[in-house]
Amino acid sequence: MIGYVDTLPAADLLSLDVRGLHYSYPDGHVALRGVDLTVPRGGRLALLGPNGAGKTTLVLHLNGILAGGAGTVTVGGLTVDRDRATLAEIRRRVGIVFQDPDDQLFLPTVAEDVAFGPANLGLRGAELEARVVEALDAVGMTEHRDRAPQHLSFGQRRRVAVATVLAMRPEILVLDEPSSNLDPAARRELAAILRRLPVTLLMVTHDLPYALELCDRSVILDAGRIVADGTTVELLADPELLARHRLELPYGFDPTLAARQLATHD
Ligand SMILES: Nc1ncnc2c1ncn2[C@@H]1O[C@H](COP(=O)(O)OP(=O)(O)OP(=O)(O)O)[C@@H](O)[C@H]1O
Repeated sequence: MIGYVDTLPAADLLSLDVRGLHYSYPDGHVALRGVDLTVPRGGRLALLGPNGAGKTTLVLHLNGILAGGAGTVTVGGLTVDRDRATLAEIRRRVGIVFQDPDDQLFLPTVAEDVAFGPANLGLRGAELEARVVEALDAVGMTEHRDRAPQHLSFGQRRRVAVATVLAMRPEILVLDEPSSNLDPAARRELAAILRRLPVTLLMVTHDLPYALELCDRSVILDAGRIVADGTTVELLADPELLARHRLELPYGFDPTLAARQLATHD
């Protein structure tokens, strides 16, 4: 298995630390109203919340795509700011998989798309090839390496999008709605892949059972504020909390029972 986390200094106990983050879009719309969030190294956190809560806005701050509001974002001890060298290192450490894989795939073959990021870091030859092999292996797409991304199924393209990010050996993997538009088998297979990855994981999702399956902790963001932070099972087992923030479990889904079943399968 890939030893991403082993390459980092042991002193960085907090992978991700967001303090007092406040952000208004240029049209004046206030999207984040003082967000505090920490994820320890190797932690797995689901970011839940209704449409328009500010989840994507928060994610876009984690590698400096959005900046300029108040507050701080620290990644593995590095503060996200506009300094170009720092930003390049932050973008290597924080890999974001966007909801639409087609936003991340643009080269003629899968292997070229996966090689693109590490090649930009200056890797060449055997070292670059090793990154491609390792990332495709991690997502089970090795046999498709010479295919055109646009000929793959949606679920396969999402896996390749994950591989393009893994090839950078990120410390933190951020996934924006990873289970959306996947059929049940692809959703389950992606969960199995994500569970094995030795990274700090932050997952934005409306799929509450997926949050329970992959993240021991969750926060709920609503109207730009964190309104709940706890174990995923305790948040999902609170129907009033869920209803207040427009979150819904699938009909008949019992989070406490599901958590028990997941624990026995680990
Ligand atoms: N470029 C923009 N300019 C102005 N307002 C924006 C912009 N992008 C997002 N917003 C607003 O910021 C708020 C937060 O949006 P954001 O996309 O972060 O929410 P979200 O929680 O990710 O929602 P969803 O679950 O629908 O993806 C929303 O009210 C949205 O209308």
